[in-house]
Amino acid sequence: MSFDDLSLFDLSLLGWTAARVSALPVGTVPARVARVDRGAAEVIAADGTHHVRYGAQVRRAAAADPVALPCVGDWVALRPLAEGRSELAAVLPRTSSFMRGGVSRTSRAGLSGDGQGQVLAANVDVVFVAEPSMHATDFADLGRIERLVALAWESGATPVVLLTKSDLFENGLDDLVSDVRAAAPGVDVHAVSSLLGEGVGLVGGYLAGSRTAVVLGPSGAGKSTLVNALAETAAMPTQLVRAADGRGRHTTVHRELIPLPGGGLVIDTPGIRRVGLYEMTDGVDLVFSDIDELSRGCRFDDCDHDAEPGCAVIAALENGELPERRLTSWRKLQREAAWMATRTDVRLRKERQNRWRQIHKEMRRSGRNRP
Ligand SMILES: Nc1nc2c(ncn2[C@@H]2O[C@H](COP(=O)(O)OP(=O)(O)OP(=O)(O)O)[C@@H](O)[C@H]2O)c(=O)[nH]1
Ligand SMILES: [Zn+2]
Repeated sequence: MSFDDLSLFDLSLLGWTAARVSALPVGTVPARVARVDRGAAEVIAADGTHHVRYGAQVRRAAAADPVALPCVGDWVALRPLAEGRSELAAVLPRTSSFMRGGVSRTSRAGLSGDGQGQVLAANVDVVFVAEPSMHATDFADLGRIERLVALAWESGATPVVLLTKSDLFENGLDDLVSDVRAAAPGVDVHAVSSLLGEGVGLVGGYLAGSRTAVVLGPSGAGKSTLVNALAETAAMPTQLVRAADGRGRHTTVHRELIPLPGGGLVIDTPGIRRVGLYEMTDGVDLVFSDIDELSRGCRFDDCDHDAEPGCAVIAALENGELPERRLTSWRKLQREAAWMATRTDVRLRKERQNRWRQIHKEMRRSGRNRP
């Protein structure tokens, strides 16, 4: 199924609810954002898809605060213009939002006003936290699960933890699941194997009633494989035809709001995939090894590469060796990392992980859980 098959479709299939009607300005119709470009968005309205520019009011609001920029998942108001065109006249109030760096609108204390408040996805109902039960030679990372679950709650959506690739974990899966349950109290935890199709139907059940989901998790967690498995649970003839001429895939690549044949939608964007995965400064340093390298030449060990004398990073910036964009993203990630680090009680997490490591050691010794 793709949006193109759904001309004149029921907006409730996209998650529209009567509760949103009152937010709609007079003379506008509702639409949902499937993708954003610079200053324009691809939206789906009851009469099909439109490529629409932002109206003056939206542009003004976004200039004052980037949070006001339309993003994937937003419900927006379309106002008809001349010649059958429309403009994106307003962004309707969001029921949940994912901010870059995981900082939500309400609690971005130290970060407000610095232009970092970009929203990556809106109106998400369910957040699947995908953590591989086995990742290379490592087991599930409880700390990462905790962090992403916290982020999900923060956004206003409901988290569900999925221990992916459960087929790689033959014995002791129940122990793992109960340990994860303990790390994420009040959150549903399921083992899933997209490869064998185990648990996939259960995951799809969370999307009943045309709910919208995102899948968070590290690279290789099996996010794409899971979304593909969900998309195949009830493959429609049209999709098979499309797949044959390659257009089915095309649609998925271009639209970041993906309707599933069994009902419900998944928002999948590169930004959303990376949300919350940079926590530790270690991670930031790894991604920015060039800046890390340069900073060894700074006069001060704790140089912020801001206005300090003898800063090698600023020097590299001035002689063109380091692109300004690099330093800007580094600053942003530093702030995100600092913010994230305050979120979790590090000591508590270490203790949990040590306990878990101990369990694994014993499992390995007794020869269990060899993938
Ligand atoms: N054994 C097993 N392998 C799986 C399963 N799901 C995914 N994989 C494999 O794991 C690898 C990574 O899967 P992806 O779906 O690309 O992972 P991803 O989370 O989308 O990764 P990124 O695109 O890097 O974010 C692929 O080689 C998949 O075939 C599973 O249920 N069992
Ligand atoms: Zn410096």
